[in-house]
Amino acid sequence: MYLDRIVETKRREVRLLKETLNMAEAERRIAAMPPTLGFEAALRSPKRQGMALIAEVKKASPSKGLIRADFDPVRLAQAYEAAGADCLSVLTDNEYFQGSADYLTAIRAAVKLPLLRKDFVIDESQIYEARLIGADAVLLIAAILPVARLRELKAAAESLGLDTLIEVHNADELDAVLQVTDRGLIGVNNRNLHTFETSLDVTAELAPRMPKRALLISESAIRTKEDVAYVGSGGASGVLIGETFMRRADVGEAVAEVMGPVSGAPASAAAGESADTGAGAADSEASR
Ligand SMILES: O=P(O)(O)OC[C@@H](O)[C@@H](O)c1c[nH]c2ccccc12
Repeated sequence: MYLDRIVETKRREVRLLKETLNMAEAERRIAAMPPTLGFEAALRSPKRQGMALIAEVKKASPSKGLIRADFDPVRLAQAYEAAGADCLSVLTDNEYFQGSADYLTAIRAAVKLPLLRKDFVIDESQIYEARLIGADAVLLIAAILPVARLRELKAAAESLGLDTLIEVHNADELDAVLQVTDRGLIGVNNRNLHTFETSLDVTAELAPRMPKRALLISESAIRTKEDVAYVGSGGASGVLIGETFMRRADVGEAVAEVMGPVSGAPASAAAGESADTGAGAADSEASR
């Protein structure tokens, strides 16, 4: 089972991390850092009316192998920002997704969007690390966390100013999450992390059980604007999309096609010309 293997790897990584990360010192360093950006707040007032976008920076995955060969994380993040993504998700797992904590840190310096650390979090130390590398939010996956652990890790994240995106794939996992919270960001993963099978119907199946105060983010296997409309009609307020954008040479163009124009902006601006102004803003940010 893929997920079990990944968790095994994470246990090993956490053991190493705990040898190098002094929690008291981490707390001091975090206290001196600028505050986090509101990840949930950005998704609650999205740039496109009715549908928020978390765009993912993802080089590879265990199910698809290498997704993007010419992978420049900072350039991709800047293109997403210019195309009007509300937030970014950055894979930091190295062994299975060819991601890196350094990618997240480099992106943090180059864009103004809130960032999600996308990894398999099983221990507080990874949450401290997420804050230190520049994340604004962490993913917590219900499939790998017993309720008590989920509650502790969520509290740890919040104590550091991090928002959480809690991911579920079925009704049992959602019921477990509802023992912890009935608000915040709940991600419905359309991909089963045990089998890698995907179905957008998972979003619509779980949406009726979603509490009113939670924001439903539909994750994975979203490819077209029809898919976005489908999960939206099924109850999603936001989407998390990686592979579809990563497979396109011009990710900004792909965002415009799948998400449509940013509300209030002329269609042409969202389709490509905005890439100039947006990238320019990102450049000056990066060169500070
Ligand atoms: O590339 P996709 O199919 O658009 O999916 C993005 C995201 O949902 C996926 O990367 C993901 C969802 N949950 C995860 C948990 C760990 C790693 C990765 C993921």
